[in-house]
Formats: sequence, structure tokens, C-alpha cells
Amino acid sequence: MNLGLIGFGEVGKSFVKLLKIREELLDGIKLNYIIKSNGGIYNPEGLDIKSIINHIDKNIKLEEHPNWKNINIDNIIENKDIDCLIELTSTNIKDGEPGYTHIKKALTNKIHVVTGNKGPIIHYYKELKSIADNNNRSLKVGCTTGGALPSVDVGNSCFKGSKIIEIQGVLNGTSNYIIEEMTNSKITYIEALEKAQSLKIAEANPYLDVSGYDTAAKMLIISKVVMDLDIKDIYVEGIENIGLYEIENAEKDNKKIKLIGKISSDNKNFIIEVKPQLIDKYHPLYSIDGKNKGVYYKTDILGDLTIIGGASSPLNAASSILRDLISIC
Ligand SMILES: NC(=O)C1=CN([C@@H]2O[C@H](COP(=O)(O)OP(=O)(O)OC[C@H]3O[C@@H](n4cnc5c(N)ncnc54)[C@H](OP(=O)(O)O)[C@@H]3O)[C@@H](O)[C@H]2O)C=CC1
Ligand SMILES: N[C@@H](CC=O)C(=O)O
Repeated sequence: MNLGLIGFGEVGKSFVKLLKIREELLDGIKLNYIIKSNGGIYNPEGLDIKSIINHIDKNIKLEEHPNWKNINIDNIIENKDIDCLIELTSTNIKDGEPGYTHIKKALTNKIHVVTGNKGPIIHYYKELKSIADNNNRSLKVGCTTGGALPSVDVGNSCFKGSKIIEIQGVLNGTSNYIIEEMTNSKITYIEALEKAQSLKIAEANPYLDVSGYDTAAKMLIISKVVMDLDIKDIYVEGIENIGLYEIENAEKDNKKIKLIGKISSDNKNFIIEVKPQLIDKYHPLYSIDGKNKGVYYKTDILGDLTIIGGASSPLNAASSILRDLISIC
């Protein structure tokens, strides 16, 4: 199988490293393209992964690689020499671009897609999935709903025959980490955010993380992919106004503050709410620590199920891209 990678940020770089780390699993897989916003590198025989990792480790710009060319998604489409596009450009929740165009072009041209980019999926999942289905190709989005946390995989495979009636998620590692750092190290919100940025878990635009919009995007994707819903009613509140005072008060009551996204229904319509909540030790998402995340599914006849883990990090996110790629293979 031949691959093209578009988006060479933290997750894209980690994905290239995984191709080496897991090479024993990837016999027959070649990476032909790595494309950034201003061009990329291409070799129809497969790029030399070692030389790219050398660039990453030594902080050498990809533009200085001998295979550098002025290329973009259209070259991939014209050359017709990949089977799967790994789409890892930055999330844009306004209109889903440029990811939407990349994914649509790929699927229309019978190229499988694996992505971690939430923008195109919140706006265009139905359309893109239908192009994929009509062309007998896969659109895999596991990385978009909490990276390594298999939220949609579990949601899609574990509840057959039951109805999901509610979902709650702590799905933003950055916010969870910030609140925990403020609690444990008594540092300010800004100091904790800077630490999260240095760990490279925050989005390129960290406003998405702390405002609740990243969580809302992930809940919206779960509602589309797992429940086939088209929810319009979404309330979003972030963690920007939480200070040490609120955190100390929560501690005094043996409670924790968590940024929780919830999909629930009033028997007529499903709604999504994202807001910080004070929860006690009996809440299923209480024990999620640090950069970890979690999702709780409540069903009508199968009971409740919670999964916790999948800490946010570029390598963990790249691992979920690899997981989706292997399942296509
Ligand atoms: N970081 C994480 O832990 C996680 C991230 N994600 C998602 O994965 C995706 C990638 O994340 P991350 O690596 O952190 O993002 P970065 O912001 O670090 O990297 C984005 C990359 O996209 C490239 N890019 C932007 N516009 C274009 C374009 N028009 N054509 C080609 N390339 C373009 C950028 O190019 P250039 O280098 O030239 O600027 C850059 O290489 C995002 O959508 C994010 O939401 C999902 C789960 C976890
Ligand atoms: N910024 C996100 C990473 C991926 O979605 C987070 O902090 O969880």
C-alpha cells in the first residue's frame, strides 16, 4: 500500500517515526509524499524514512530535503500513485478547510483516508462518508475523537442491539491537564497552559482547547459517527474562568472540576452541552488524570460502559492513525 501524508506538524512527524518504529508490521507500505502548506517531498518509489527522521531529530527544515518540490494535493491526484491519504493538517472548525478539500479529492479519486482533523468531519462527515462508501473506500476518523482513546471504535462496535441514550466525555487532554496542574502544583491557569503547550498537546490555536470547542467538536463527531445524529443544539463553555479559588473549593468538598461534554436527549431531541462540572468520586469520569481522557456510554439494555486512558500526545495521536491504517490494510 502506498501512502501520502498531508500535514507535517507534531502528529505528522510522529506518524513518520512510527513507520520506522513499527516497520515489522508495515511490510509493503511505502510513504510516497509528505506535503506541508508550502510544498513537500515526493518519491514515487517511496521516501527514505530514515533520512526524514534525521531531519526531524536534527530540526532541519523539510524544505532542505533533496526530494523537496512545489507540490500539493493536486499532484497526488494527478499522479494516481497512492492508496491511502493520511490527512493531518490543522483543525479549522469554521469551515473545515483545507482538510475538507484534501479528503474529498482523495475519496472521490478512490483513495482511502485516515484523518485526525476534526474540522472536515464536524461539517461534512455525512457527505464524505457517502463518497467513501460509493467508491468502496474507507474514511477512518478514530484520531478525531480523543486521539488514542478509542471512543468511536468502542461506540461503533460494542453496543450492537442496544440504544445509546447518553454519552459523557472528558475529551480534551489539555484542559484536563491544566486543571490538574493548577490543583496539584498550585500554579496559575496561564502557567499551566504554557506547560500544556510545551508538551505539544494543545492545538495550534489553544483557544480551541480551553474554550470547550475542541470537546464540542469531538462530541459532535461521536454523535455523527456512532449515533448517526445531526445535532444543532450545542452549548459550549470552557475552563478559562476557573481559578485557584474554584479549585481549592472543589478540593475542600473532595470533588474535582472536569470539562465534560454530554450528549443527552429530552425524549424528543438530542443536545450537546460542554461545560466545567464539579464531580465526586462516584462519577464515572472522576479518575481521569493528567493528559488522559475518557468516555462514558449509557445504554438502554446493555448497561453502562466507561473507557479511560489514551493520554493526549503527538505520538499517541499518531498511534491511533496507525491503528486506523492497519485496520484498512
Ligand atoms: N496534537 C495532538 O495531540 C492531536 C492533534 N490532532 C489533530 O491532528 C491534526 C494535526 O495536529 P498537529 O500535528 O498538532 O498540527 P500542527 O498545527 O502541528 O501541524 C499542521 C500541519 O498542517 C500543515 N498545513 C496547514 N495547511 C496546509 C495546507 N493547505 N496544505 C498542506 N499542509 C498544510 C502545516 O504546514 P506548515 O508546516 O507548512 O505550517 C503543518 O505541517 C490537527 O487537525 C489536530 O487537531 C488530533 C489528535 C491529537
Ligand atoms: N488538543 C487536543 C489534542 C487532540 O485532540 C487535546 O488536548 O486533547
